Amino acid sequence: MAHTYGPIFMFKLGSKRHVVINTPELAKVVVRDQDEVFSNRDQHIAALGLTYGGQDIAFSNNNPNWRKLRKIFVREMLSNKNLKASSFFRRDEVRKTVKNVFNRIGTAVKVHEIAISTATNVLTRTIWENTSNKGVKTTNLGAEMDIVTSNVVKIFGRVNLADFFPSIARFDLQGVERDMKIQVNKLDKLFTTIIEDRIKSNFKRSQDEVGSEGNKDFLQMLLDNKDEKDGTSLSMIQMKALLLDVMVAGIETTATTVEWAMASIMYDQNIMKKVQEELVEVVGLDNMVEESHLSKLKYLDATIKETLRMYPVLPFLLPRSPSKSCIVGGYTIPKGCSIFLNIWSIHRDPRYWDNPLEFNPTRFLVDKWDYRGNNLAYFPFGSGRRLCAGIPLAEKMLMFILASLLHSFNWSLPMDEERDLTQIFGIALKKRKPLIAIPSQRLSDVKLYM
Ligand code: HEM
Repeated sequence: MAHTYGPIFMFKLGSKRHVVINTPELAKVVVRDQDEVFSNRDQHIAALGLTYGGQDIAFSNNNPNWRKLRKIFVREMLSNKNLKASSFFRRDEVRKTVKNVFNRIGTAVKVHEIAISTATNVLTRTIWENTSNKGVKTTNLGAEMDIVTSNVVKIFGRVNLADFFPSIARFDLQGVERDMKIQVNKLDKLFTTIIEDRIKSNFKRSQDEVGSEGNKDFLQMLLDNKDEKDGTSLSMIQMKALLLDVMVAGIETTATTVEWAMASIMYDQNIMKKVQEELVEVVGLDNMVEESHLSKLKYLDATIKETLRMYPVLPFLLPRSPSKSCIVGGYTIPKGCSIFLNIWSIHRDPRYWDNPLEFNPTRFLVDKWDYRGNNLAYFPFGSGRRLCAGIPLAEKMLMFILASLLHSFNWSLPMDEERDLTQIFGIALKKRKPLIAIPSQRLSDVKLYM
């Protein structure tokens, strides 16, 4: 479409206009030159249903509430100090995954499933580790969360005619609003129980005792902000909306990227060899991967960056909407329309990428690329005011999970399995055929897996 229709095109579905931006030059006009104007979200019905009417970070418009939540999340919850403090949960959960895969050696496993459960467990523990520590009933919480979040992502992917014909929205003909409500009610119940349990147990002990080694989990940080008297206090709804963002924005994105990376590496033995050689050099065959190794794994980092170039999990980012009419590329963009930044196409623009269809991690071995959207030929996490709020955690999870799977095991395809990199486009870019792979033991000391 980008080749046929040029750098920018508009189409109308029902009464709603949609604008697609296909070049780094025009993306710059949106996320740099006019970032403020374009920093509202296109709030479709499913998103509003999920986020208590847009009271979260991801689907809120640019308003004081959004700025407050984003600030708490980025500066406090994901501060370097807190990321360091929560490293134990990531280590523990990644180790459990390795043990689990070890028990399935020689059998076919679905890589996306392994990645989903690891990401879910890491995030749930980062959010409310201390709840489960103190004996509050959290049995099967991770599993329940897993089911609900995957249902939410499915509902998100459904085309809802009511988004294009607002006059029929109240009839909810396709049941999107109804189905989302069912999932949200389940999530709401889970979050309410967890928050109320924590409030009760906080009464019973002094604040010094909260958290392992004095560290606070996300929930405790939110509760501390809840009672601030300086205008930054949070309502119960805002807290739940933020916790929900972490789960919905963090799990599927991470798992899908792990699956694309594993497929790209497994399908090219040369790349697999380089990744594993680097792991031997940095980690050693008599060790398991630790987070302290990750910054030294330059080739793996380049491979993940190349994965996100070719298979950006949100190929159009999260759609934005201009707060007033404005001009982009000489065209008038009406207030309130839906803006899609087509990074799938930008990441394959031959003016910026040599052999853009070739999977080649070495192009990222030079330093000029990062995940913060500074170079608009590459911005898989977005750019500007609405840049992904979870980058530091996402980066750690991706590196840790992939390094551990590739260091601890050799991977092969089942006999009848063909290489398949076909993509399904939706709000998320999914692999058409789930990657199925057979792990075998790579480290000679079995004790390392226990
Ligand atoms: C591979 C992993 C991930 C990718 C590729 C990714 C990508 C993105 C993208 C493209 C956006 C929209 C940016 C824009 O509209 O300009 C976004 C938004 C967001 N992401 Fe991520 N994300 C990932 C993981 C995470 C994780 C782990 C978390 C939380 C722990 C997270 C939290 C968020 C939030 C809260 C937003 C909304 C930001 C806002 O609207 O202000 N993401 N992400």
